[in-house]
Amino acid sequence: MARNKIALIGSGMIGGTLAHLAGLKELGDIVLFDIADGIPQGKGLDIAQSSPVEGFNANLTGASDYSAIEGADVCIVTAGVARKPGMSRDDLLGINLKVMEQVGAGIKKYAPNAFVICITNPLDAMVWALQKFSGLPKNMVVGMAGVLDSSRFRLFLSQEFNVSVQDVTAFVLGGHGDTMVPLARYSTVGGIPLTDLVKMGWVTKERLEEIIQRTRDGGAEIVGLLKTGSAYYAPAASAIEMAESFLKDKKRVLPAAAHLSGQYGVKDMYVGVPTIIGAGGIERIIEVEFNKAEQEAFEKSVASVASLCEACIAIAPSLK
Ligand SMILES: NC(=O)C1=CN([C@@H]2O[C@H](COP(=O)(O)OP(=O)(O)OC[C@H]3O[C@@H](n4cnc5c(N)ncnc54)[C@H](O)[C@@H]3O)[C@@H](O)[C@H]2O)C=CC1
Ligand SMILES: O=C([O-])CC(=O)C(=O)O
Repeated sequence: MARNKIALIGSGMIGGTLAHLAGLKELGDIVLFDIADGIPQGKGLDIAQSSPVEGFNANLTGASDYSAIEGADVCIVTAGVARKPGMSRDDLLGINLKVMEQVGAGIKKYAPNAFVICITNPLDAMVWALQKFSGLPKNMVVGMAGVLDSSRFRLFLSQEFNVSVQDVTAFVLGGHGDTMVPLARYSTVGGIPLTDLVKMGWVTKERLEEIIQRTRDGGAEIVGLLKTGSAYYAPAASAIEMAESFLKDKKRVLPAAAHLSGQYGVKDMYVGVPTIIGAGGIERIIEVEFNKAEQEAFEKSVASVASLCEACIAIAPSLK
């Protein structure tokens, strides 16, 4: 059987890390694409030269012509710009929206059957625009944020409780911005919800709130340290987990920015919700019950994504 083909649209910090991880995991042959000619070719060659040492088999090529992504099974989109200290993700909207228009046209022409994972920020608005620009089925276009935000929450919780990261589960829903919604009730240590751990005296409500706030600020914390750009190792690992679930039909239950057509009372928007990802793309959206406070936090987050979609429509009226 021929290998899968993975197209990485954008070959910057996340794109290069994605290529390395996809190679190490033997997910398929990899095409790196970028408008900065030479970068995708150079990174592809460099990673390919690590394959004899690491012992993986994959063809890695680089290109700055969209025809190279022809027939891709998975496209992971990181094309655009990243924020620097002092900026919010939303400040990237104008410039990255134009990039999504070009990327959408390229995917529509050359990889219409692909499972598309968008990473470019501001995430929920960009994946919404990318689906419209590409015209691909809504279940085949998804945004990566929830796996990353949940992974940050899991790490901080494992450090707090001095337990393995493997025994901590977490769900962070809503938009990938300051209003994201880390759900304590649906996050667990060894299957025990965090709300019960508070009752058991493992952690105070106040300390848990600090950890939740650190999770919300997780991206900004890295931007503040790096100063030249934003996080890339954990974002790449998160998107690879989603791609692998699709390619291997693993049916993982993963939070992702998925198209909502009435679920959670939201219509024609992408927002972070629990999903099942398998060979059919987003195979199911899981509708969990919210209590009053969770519902309010989710609605606030949805409203902030909605205002970003409105800003996109003001720039590109065809998105309406
Ligand atoms: N969804 C999430 O959870 C996360 C999202 N991000 C976002 O991911 C994006 C990429 O981040 P990095 O890889 O660190 O940035 P980067 O600047 O290292 O790479 C972006 C690449 O896109 C390329 N590019 C720009 N315009 C293009 C176009 N029209 N067509 C093709 N390629 C184009 C650039 O040449 C550059 O190589 C940013 O928007 C960042 O904010 C970053 C971390 C997490
Ligand atoms: O913070 C940023 O700009 C990049 C990002 O989305 C993250 O790391 O969560």
